[in-house]
Amino acid sequence: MYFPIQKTLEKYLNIGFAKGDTGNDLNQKHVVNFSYLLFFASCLVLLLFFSFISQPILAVFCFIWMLMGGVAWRYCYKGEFTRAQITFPILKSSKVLILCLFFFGEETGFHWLFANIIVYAVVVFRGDQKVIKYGILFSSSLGFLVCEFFSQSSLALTEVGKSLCIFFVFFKLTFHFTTVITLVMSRLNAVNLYLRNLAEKDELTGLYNRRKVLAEAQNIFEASVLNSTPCIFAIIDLDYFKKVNDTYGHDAGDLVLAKAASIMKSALRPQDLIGRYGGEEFIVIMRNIHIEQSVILMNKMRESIKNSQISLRDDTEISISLSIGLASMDSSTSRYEEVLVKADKALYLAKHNGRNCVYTEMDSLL
Ligand SMILES: Nc1nc2c(ncn2[C@@H]2O[C@H](COP(=O)(O)OP(=O)(O)OP(=O)(O)O)[C@@H](O)[C@H]2O)c(=O)[nH]1
Repeated sequence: MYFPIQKTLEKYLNIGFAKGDTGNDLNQKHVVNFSYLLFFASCLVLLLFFSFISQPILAVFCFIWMLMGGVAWRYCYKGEFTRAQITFPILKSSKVLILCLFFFGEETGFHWLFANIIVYAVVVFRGDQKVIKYGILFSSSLGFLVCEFFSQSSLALTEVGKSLCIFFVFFKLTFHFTTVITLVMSRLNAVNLYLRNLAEKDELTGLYNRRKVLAEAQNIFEASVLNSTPCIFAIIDLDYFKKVNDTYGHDAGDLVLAKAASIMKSALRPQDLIGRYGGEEFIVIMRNIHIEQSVILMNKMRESIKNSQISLRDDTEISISLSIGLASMDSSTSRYEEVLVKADKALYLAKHNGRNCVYTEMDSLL
């Protein structure tokens, strides 16, 4: 039951923009769509209410507001967002003003619904729409005062009706405020996640980028020192990668890099971390593993790359290989950079000794 409702709500809130859209004005769009949705629902409730208590003129008014709301909401569909933004407060103000002045009266608190318009204006209008925003803030405040001082008494309502109206206003204000805050917060969270991905992920391979992997290296290194657990760093370099670029083009080189990254990642244990160090170089950080086991793991990764045929866009299949240098931290290591330097030396040996192989820091001491 919950999911269809959520799905439908999301569908209506996302009207007028594509999924995955990351523009700055998305929370404004959500709030505009939500406001129209709520406006539509409240007009419908009032339409039924006025029909029920035989107030045909007010029922017709509600019907007209519903229609106009529907037309204005369509502006979002058609990409005329500014029109939709501006029409909502006009419709809503006219509704609150007319119903308060001529039916509900100020003692039901109906005119407090101007607060919804004020919240809407603050959230929805951008910095370059200051004139419209302050115009709406001013006219809503004025509308509130007019209702407060010039409303007729709500003669048509019984005491119970007045109480119900006060409850309706309270519920609507609370629901509107909390939903707008939730929409803005969830949007901020989504933007935050998006920016964090941009800052931490390498676009081509989808792996962590150099900044993130080195930050993690620092954290993992410190935790290993603190807990006296083993930790191995590997530097991995694709062999003769320049040749791939020179023979098949830079785009093909990009494709090979992305596919190689995905094969490497799938060869690792869940607790291992891999990131792109730069160009065709990668770093792997392995926790709670000894050097002998890490050599086995890295050889498995090397073989899975060697045995994979990578298909290029023109269906040409090529195979590539990796050279890997490994180093572990020990009691004499005080900074993670020292482990990286040792892994780099081991990588140099692997390259020097024919490539497509794994070397450790111990080999470079021989
Ligand atoms: N397509 C593509 N190429 C890149 C990227 N980053 C670095 N390269 C290329 O990677 C190549 C690295 O070349 P070299 O450093 O000579 O290394 P290599 O050809 O792999 O030779 P060895 O490492 O000695 O086996 C250069 O041609 C770079 O232009 C990238 O993001 N995309």
